[in-house]
Amino acid sequence: MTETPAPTTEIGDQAAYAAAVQTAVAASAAYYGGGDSPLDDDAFDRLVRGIAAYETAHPEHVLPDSPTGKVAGGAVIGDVPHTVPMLSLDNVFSADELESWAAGIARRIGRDVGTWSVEPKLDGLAISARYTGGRLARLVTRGDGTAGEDVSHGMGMIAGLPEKLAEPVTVELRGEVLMTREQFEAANEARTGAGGAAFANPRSAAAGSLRAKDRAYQVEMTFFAYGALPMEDTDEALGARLRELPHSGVMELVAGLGARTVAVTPVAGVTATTVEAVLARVQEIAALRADLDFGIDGIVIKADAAADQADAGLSSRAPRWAVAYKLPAVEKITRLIGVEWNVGRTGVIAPRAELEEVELDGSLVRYATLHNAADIERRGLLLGDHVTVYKAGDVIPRVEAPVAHLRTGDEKPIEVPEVCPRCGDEIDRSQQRWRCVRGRDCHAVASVRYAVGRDQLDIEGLAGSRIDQLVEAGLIADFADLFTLTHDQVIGLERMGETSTANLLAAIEAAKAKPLNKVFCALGVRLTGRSMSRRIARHFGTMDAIRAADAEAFQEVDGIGPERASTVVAEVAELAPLIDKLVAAGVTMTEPGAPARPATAPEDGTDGPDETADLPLAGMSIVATGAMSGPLDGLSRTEVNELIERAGGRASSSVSAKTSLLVAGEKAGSKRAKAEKLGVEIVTPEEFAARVTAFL
Ligand SMILES: NC(=O)c1ccc[n+]([C@@H]2O[C@H](COP(=O)([O-])OP(=O)(O)OC[C@H]3O[C@@H](n4cnc5c(N)ncnc54)[C@H](O)[C@@H]3O)[C@@H](O)[C@H]2O)c1
Ligand SMILES: [Zn+2]
Repeated sequence: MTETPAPTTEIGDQAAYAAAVQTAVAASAAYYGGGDSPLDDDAFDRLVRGIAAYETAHPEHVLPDSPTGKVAGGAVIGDVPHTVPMLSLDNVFSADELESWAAGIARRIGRDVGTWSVEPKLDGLAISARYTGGRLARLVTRGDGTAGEDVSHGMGMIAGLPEKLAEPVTVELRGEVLMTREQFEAANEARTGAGGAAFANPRSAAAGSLRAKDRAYQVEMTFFAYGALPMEDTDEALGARLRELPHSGVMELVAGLGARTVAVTPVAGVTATTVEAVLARVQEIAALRADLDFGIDGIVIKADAAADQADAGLSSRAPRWAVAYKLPAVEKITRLIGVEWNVGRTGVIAPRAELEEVELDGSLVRYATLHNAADIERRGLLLGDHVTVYKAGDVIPRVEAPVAHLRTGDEKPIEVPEVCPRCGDEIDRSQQRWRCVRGRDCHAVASVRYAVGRDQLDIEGLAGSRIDQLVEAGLIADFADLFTLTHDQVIGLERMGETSTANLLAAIEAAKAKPLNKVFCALGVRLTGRSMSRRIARHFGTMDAIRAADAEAFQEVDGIGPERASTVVAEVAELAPLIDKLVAAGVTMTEPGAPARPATAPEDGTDGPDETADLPLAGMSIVATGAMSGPLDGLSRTEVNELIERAGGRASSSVSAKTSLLVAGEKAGSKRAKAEKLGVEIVTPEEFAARVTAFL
């Protein structure tokens, strides 16, 4: 869905060209053969575009091995000829490209295409399944399109490809073999259990498993049909139907025979009569992608009617009556540069991968989940490894596997923590998910320690070890419980005398008088620290007003943009039971000197000194619009807003007289016009990036 020209690998001379061809062929061999390609798909496509560009400029240098113009340059070519070639698909990347593609067919066949079929582009490998008299007789890979490998040994491992059809017909089904998420996890478990290396992704797991003959373990795969053709012995009537039915009709027939089609998934094939309706379905499928349990890498659009297909014909590489609308890559190869261990609210200790930044499905990814320590071990990950990373939609990005043959020898083992990284106590390793032995108390101890710190409630005499004691004795679970501690409870603790008890209780009592900003800060709301708590308290005046405020009201506080605002609102809501306890205990819920009223308009200039004052965007209200480019290329609106907030500004979504700056990318449209009218400063994404380089 981008309009920018596709990036290309530069190839300067004949030697570089020869090397590029060799790299592409080796990558393809791994890709189609089930090995780990050293290139992700974007990198491969860049390379092939570079090869093609070089060949256009130097036709005399073209090597016979070149992958350009072929169905699958580098794939293992088998010895089973295909009756009808198994082709590739041409690609489009935007609505405009789809429209001109559709117009191109209309020109070619001399009429508009009346009906389109729209279905997901399954991310597996193509297979031909030949049935004789209703029995599955032979499985053949695509190979180079004219001949493939016999992989009949895979029969029985593929769900959706029955050994016997509902009718005793002779027919060739074509479709995609893939692994669902669950099948992939199971295959990896079986494979690593047998001492093998983890598969990099479901696609290569399917390719590798289908080709492997003598494997010590069983794996399961899934088939989805996307076509059917008559064979030599197919009876006349069926042959005629297959030749005359529209694609959608063929798919119904195939489903009726008992083979699986995408009709049973949330992304069933549909027909559409206009390009607009096609595009609407493209958007729907794209939106469903992240929730599917199998991979798709685009949407295939086909002329539905048999006559339209016949008239459009084929090129040597792809049919002219079908095209793939490509979706952004959801899997990339990048480097694992660090592993952090975080402790959740319930004490679960989970590793998180720190990655060399990579763009995935339209956003920049720097962190990904690693699940647990056993998972790191099972996948054989090392620090410094190239790894495949997956992310689609709102799914949390995850590290799939190392690309082991890209190792340099400088990779290091991943260190696992000896003790709980938050409280220093022991780790319970009896299950795959490690936990701090303190469980929820680990969080309690950490949050109480924070709450009583100097910048919050500043309760003297409440050392960390004392908090441990109180939590362990079950006397407190959060810092509100401090305010209801009794003399007897405290003096009952080890190493507690009369005087220290009295001092501690007095210090706790005194903390009740701390102003709202300290109390709010003590709550430990994410994305708010000392100065932000001060601003919030001063702006709203009372805890009631804070609790009543919605995200929009929070955005009137200097330095709070939409992202931070919604986080704060959610956190305050989540902390309701704790706040209620504090209110009941008589803790101060007002800010002296602040107007005790719900927020209305921004109060310019009422803020005291704060930490954001010397950030580059301090005091500025900024709107970003249009497509980001340059260093900001690929950032989502949320990420741009976060960037603005990091740099001290306030991100806003609409242009008004209060707007200080408009960051206008391509297609800025109405916001740009409005900003011009109001005389608001307008900068390009590149100019803006230059002002905030330190925060990128
Ligand atoms: N990473 C690597 O090293 C590497 C190497 C080679 C190829 N590749 C990737 O493979 C792609 C090109 O490969 P290709 O030519 O095999 O195929 P393709 O992905 O361009 O499209 C053709 C294939 O789509 C499949 N398909 C899925 N759903 C379909 C449907 N509903 N109808 C019809 N066909 C459907 C069929 O198997 C068909 O063969 C590129 O995206 C490239 O990045 C990557
Ligand atoms: Zn702990």
